[in-house]
Formats: sequence, C-alpha cells, structure tokens
Amino acid sequence: MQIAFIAHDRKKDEMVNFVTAYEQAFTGCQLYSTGTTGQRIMEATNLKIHRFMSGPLGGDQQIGALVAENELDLIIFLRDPLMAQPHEPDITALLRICDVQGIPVATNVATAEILVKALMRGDFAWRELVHKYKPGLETDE
Ligand SMILES: O=C(CO)COP(=O)(O)O
Repeated sequence: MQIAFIAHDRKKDEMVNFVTAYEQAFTGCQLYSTGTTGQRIMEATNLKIHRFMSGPLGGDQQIGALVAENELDLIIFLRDPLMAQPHEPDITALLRICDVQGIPVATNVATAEILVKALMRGDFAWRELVHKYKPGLETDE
C-alpha cells in the first residue's frame, strides 16, 4: 500500500502520536509525506518515508500528482481548520484530486483511526489490483 502523511504545524504532534500508535500498520507500506511532517514522523518511529518538499513550497502539489496518477491508496492529512494557510489553493487542489480519483483521505484523527483500522482489516486489498492492472498514462492516440 502507498500512503501519504501531511500535517499542519499545530497538528504535527497529533500526527506523530497517531503514526507512532499505529506504526505496525504502516510497516511494509510505501510511505510519502510533505517535508517537515515526514521528518517529525521519522524522528519518532522506525518508518522510512519519502519526503517531498514542504507543503507551502509545493509538497502538497507533489502528493497531488501521485494521486492524479492513481499512485496513492490513502492520505492522512491532519489539517488545521482554525488557521488560515498561505497555500490554501494547494490544499483545496489536493483534496479535490482525491475526490476525482476516489482516494480515501482523512482530514482529522477520528477519520484516520477508522481508515487505519480498515487497512489493518484488509479492506484496502482491492487497491493492489488497481496497481496491478492500472492502465498506463492516457495518451491522445
Ligand atoms: O503545510 C503542510 C501541508 O499543507 C505541511 O507541510 P510540512 O509537512 O512541510 O510542514
């Protein structure tokens, strides 16, 4: 499974606690994150995460590109609903492409807990078929 972690600054402690609590569930998955979120998680766990750029510098868009190519199965994005973000358009675009592609995205820890328990239960197994039989990038021909 391919999973991305993103957390706004005031949600990073919550993200670290959550991923630490469910580290076993994420072990063996291909993990991605925005810059600082990934750094914080790797400092607290044994997980190896591919860190993209910091969210405000383009990291959200890089993760959005993976979603657009159906290369992500789950996103845990702990947003701060009480703090305006300078890169709000990037955040909106990322959530939009998740809806376009039908990718599960948790924007709070309650939803994240439900989705990670589904992951542990095997409810995401169908995504393995998507990766196996995914058509190549669409071309004009
Ligand atoms: O701002 C973010 C997502 O919108 C998070 O980015 P960082 O993980 O680099 O702090």
